[in-house]
Amino acid sequence: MKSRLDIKHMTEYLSLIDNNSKIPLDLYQKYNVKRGLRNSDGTGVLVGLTEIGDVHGYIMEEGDKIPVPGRLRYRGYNVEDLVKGFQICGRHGYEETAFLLLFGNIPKPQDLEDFNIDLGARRQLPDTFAEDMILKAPSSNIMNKLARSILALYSFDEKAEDNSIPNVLRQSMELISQFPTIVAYAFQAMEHYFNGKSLYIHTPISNLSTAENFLLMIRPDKKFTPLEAEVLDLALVLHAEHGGGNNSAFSTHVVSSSGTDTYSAIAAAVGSLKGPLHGGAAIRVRGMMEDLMEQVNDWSDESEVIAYLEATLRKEKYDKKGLIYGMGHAVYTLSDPRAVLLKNRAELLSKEAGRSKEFDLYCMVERLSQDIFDKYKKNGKKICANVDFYSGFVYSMLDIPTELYTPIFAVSRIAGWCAHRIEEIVSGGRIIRPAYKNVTSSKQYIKLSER
Ligand SMILES: CC(=O)SCCNC(=O)CCNC(=O)[C@H](O)C(C)(C)COP(=O)(O)OP(=O)(O)OC[C@H]1O[C@@H](n2cnc3c(N)ncnc32)[C@H](O)[C@@H]1OP(=O)(O)O
Ligand SMILES: O=C([O-])CC(=O)C(=O)O
Repeated sequence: MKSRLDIKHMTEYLSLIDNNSKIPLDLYQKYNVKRGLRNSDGTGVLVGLTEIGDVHGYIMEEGDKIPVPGRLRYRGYNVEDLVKGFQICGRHGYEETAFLLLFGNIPKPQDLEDFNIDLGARRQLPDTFAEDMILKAPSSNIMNKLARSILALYSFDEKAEDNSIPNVLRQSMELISQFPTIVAYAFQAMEHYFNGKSLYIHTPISNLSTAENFLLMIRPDKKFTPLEAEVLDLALVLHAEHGGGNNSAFSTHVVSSSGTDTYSAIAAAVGSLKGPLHGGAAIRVRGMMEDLMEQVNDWSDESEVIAYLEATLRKEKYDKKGLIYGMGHAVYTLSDPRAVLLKNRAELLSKEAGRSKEFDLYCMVERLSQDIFDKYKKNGKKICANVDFYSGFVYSMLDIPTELYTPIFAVSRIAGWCAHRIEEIVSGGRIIRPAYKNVTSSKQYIKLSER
């Protein structure tokens, strides 16, 4: 039988969708609907309480939103202080951060040692998982493979449906430990089956950190330098959590609130993070910058860069969506503290790698985007570089391929998602169920033969 999805029928279907799925913008105003759960000044609608991440980008003064430099706290601790704390001692910080996010306190030395042992003991995937679940059905997209692997882990868990806190904590620890392994193996499968490279499946080592294990598993020769591991660890710390309102953490809250299992809730969060407006932006930034570097002849010529960015806003460049990726944020206005830290790192690494010219170009794009945005959007919104703007450039200097940028985000953010899932189970207690007003008129049913 002929498929109805041929050109003629597709055109008909599309015109039906066009007629029946477009809600006029003025109705949102009429019914005071907060699109995207945003108030008219761009601030988020308050929908929950959390003790985990605190994202601060503006202050409200007599009803006006005043932009301020960004600040991020994990469980009350300023993220910059955390970074300084472990970097001064020359130790990796991601595991300490995961402990803090899950349990609410910074770990004592013995707590951290025990926690590292617990994570280390769980890094390997269940027997035959890599062969049956990752290599047999590889994907050209690692986030897709990650989401499917999480759902597959359900089948290997005898207590998959048990939502008691001890069990959810056990599942959380396993997911935090195993995310790097799944992502690395999914990457190796992609390289082998889609890019014709040799297949490497390296076993994780229990006494190495998350960053070290990840680098070991993605490199054919398992080799990495202490500096590479330290930079990746920093990136993992900075991506670990961002409050309850970010799209993937909120997805975790929404899905968890229905009482479903851990694997379903975390797979939903991965699906959310993959989107180009969220963690998927890291990959788009690199794509956009590569496009810009190709099209702009003189990287130091501001007028050429301005022309490219203006054309981007007019939907004429790169993916033609009108967005300058890596710029703008729902909360931050003047700065994203994570982008500031990553930019510092990018500057140092680019000097060593002889890529200062490229770094200068990133800085120029950041600065000019802000000016162009003010000039063209005229909505009073301030945009700054977000965490995704410099992360890809930093990863490129660690020789980490673009396809891994967003999966690395997931390897880190799993800690925040698990903390939010636990918080939802302990403190939420109601299914999250907002309202949608129906704006169609009622219609009389007509028998098929009479239509
Ligand atoms: C980890 C993270 O998730 S960080 C964010 C990663 N995402 C990106 O970098 C993608 C590019 N940035 C964006 O799309 C946005 O800035 C977001 C999604 C991050 C935040 O958006 P919001 O705060 O909701 O801003 P909002 O969507 O209300 O935008 C207001 C206006 O600014 C525009 N805008 C916002 N950011 C950008 C941008 N980077 N480039 C072009 N236009 C932008 C919007 O298109 C919108 O224009 P319109 O009023 O003409 O429709
Ligand atoms: O907070 C947000 O909207 C996006 C996010 O997760 C982040 O910036 O890390």
